[in-house]
Amino acid sequence: KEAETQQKLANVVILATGGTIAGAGASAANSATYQAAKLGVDKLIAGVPELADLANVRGEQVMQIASESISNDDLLKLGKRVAELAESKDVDGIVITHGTDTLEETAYFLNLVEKTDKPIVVVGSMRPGTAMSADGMLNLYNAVAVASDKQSRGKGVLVTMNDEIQSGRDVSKAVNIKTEAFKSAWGPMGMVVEGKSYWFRLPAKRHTVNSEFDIKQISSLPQVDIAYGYGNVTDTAYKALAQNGAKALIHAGTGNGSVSSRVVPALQELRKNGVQIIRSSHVNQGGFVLRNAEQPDDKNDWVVAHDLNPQKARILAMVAMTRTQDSKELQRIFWEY
Ligand SMILES: NC(=O)CC[C@H](N)C(=O)O
Repeated sequence: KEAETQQKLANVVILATGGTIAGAGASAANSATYQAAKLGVDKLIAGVPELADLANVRGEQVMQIASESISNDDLLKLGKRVAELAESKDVDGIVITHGTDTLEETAYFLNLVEKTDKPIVVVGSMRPGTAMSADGMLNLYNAVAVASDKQSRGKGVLVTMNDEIQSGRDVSKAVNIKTEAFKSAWGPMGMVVEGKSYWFRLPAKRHTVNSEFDIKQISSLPQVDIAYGYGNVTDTAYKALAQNGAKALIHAGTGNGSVSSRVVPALQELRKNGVQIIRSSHVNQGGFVLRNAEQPDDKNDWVVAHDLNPQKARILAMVAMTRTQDSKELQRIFWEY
């Protein structure tokens, strides 16, 4: 009988990378002061015995770090492992446990480069498992529920936090400390409640199986850096980043991705020297940058990131620049993904 149920359940692999969901604090009152990336994947799985009702779950420890320390090489390593597993006949879905600080970057990266319609769900938590009202258990349970559900196929990389199913492209950490940390300017795709998914909308942008990018063809990512716009800003950071080898600079601009008159000449000069200039916005609830508004992008040969925040724009620029160095092509890609 047990063997029969096991056969009917989906096979889900949990790839663990660290973060607060694997964190531990000194006392139950420590919801914010703790060490991330302490618990191994087997302990994470053992901590939620109800996972066995949802799927045949097995774990792999891909790395054990706080997500602010994830490098491009780490992204590639994770992406390649996800692709291998997605190709395997006995894997139906993949869950990635991750720190929340750069979770939105990893989720978007995988959304661009994984050529599979199998569910890939990235999940984290805001409180360590040792804290009162820890959120990791339920977030993980929800992630496995979504990853084992056939309805989740072909919807791009997903994120399950706070009972919501979010698109890995759109979602971003919008508040810290609170468990409702992850938001999307365009709203969640669905809800997951008591192990069941409820879907409301689909992503309109190209992803996974419809993406022109493939992790198997990517062996390294170009250096792309971000510089921040603010009152009284100078061009120092932009020039320094370019001098240090950045192939593209993301301008984390004020408002509509506006650029200070003190910075414009340096960016025009850098573009002439081959550096791609990509205007994004650092406004919190969803920037929206349009071509030739605020700045003459056609004349400057700059690119706009549209609704992508600076850190997501960096991910797309890196992936795109593994294929093209043409600014018009880059702009097409920024509209389509
Ligand atoms: N809530 C978290 O996961 C943050 C912990 C840590 N800074 C990380 O991103 O891994």
